[in-house]
Amino acid sequence: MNHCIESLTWGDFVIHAIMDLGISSAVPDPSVYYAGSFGMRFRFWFQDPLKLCRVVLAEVCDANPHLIVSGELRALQPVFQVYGRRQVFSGPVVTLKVFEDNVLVREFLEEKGNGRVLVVDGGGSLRCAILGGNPVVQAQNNGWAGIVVNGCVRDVDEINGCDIGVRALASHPVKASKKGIGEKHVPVNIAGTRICDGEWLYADTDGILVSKTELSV
Ligand SMILES: O=C([O-])CC(=O)C(=O)O
Ligand SMILES: [Mg+2]
Repeated sequence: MNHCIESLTWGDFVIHAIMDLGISSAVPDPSVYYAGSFGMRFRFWFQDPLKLCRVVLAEVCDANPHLIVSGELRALQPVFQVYGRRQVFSGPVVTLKVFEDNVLVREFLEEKGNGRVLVVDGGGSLRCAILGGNPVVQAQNNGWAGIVVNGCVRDVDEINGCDIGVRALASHPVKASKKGIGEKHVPVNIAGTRICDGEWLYADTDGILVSKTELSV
């Protein structure tokens, strides 16, 4: 669990200070100007709000209309809420299909993330949360870049304290079942977009793009 101690502005920068109670691998997003630490447990970073607000995905779309026409680059329908401290994240996709069951979600996030993005198709269920605070803290500590959930999350305050990007349809207080049913690494259809294992996902404040291959952004 992370505890945010302070966020304050200094000139053009926003300074955040964090006390890490877990071992966190902080991979700075492009808005991070300088990051440092005192000992094992105290981290701080300066964020440039101009870069934070930079419209990266819009520029990608404008520069690659041919990829959009061919379907190599797809924009997810704007149905997601934004959670987690990283508003800008990207990485190779790992897919998972479940329905109101979160055992496999936790299993994935216990693995080393290596900058990957877990895309969970929860069938769009709004009846329970398939992602909670504990696995998100683990995902942060294991180096996942982000988690996109076609379903609900819970423990929103805890998730919003984590240095990771999370997108989900909504929050819900009820937990999911624990039968361990689901399919790993299968193509999923979420927010009007087919997404396959190994494709690349890019998220910023404008939305989410999926590309067949890594983009040079
Ligand atoms: O227990 C659950 O199913 C979900 C949850 O709140 C957590 O993992 O933190
Ligand atoms: Mg919980």
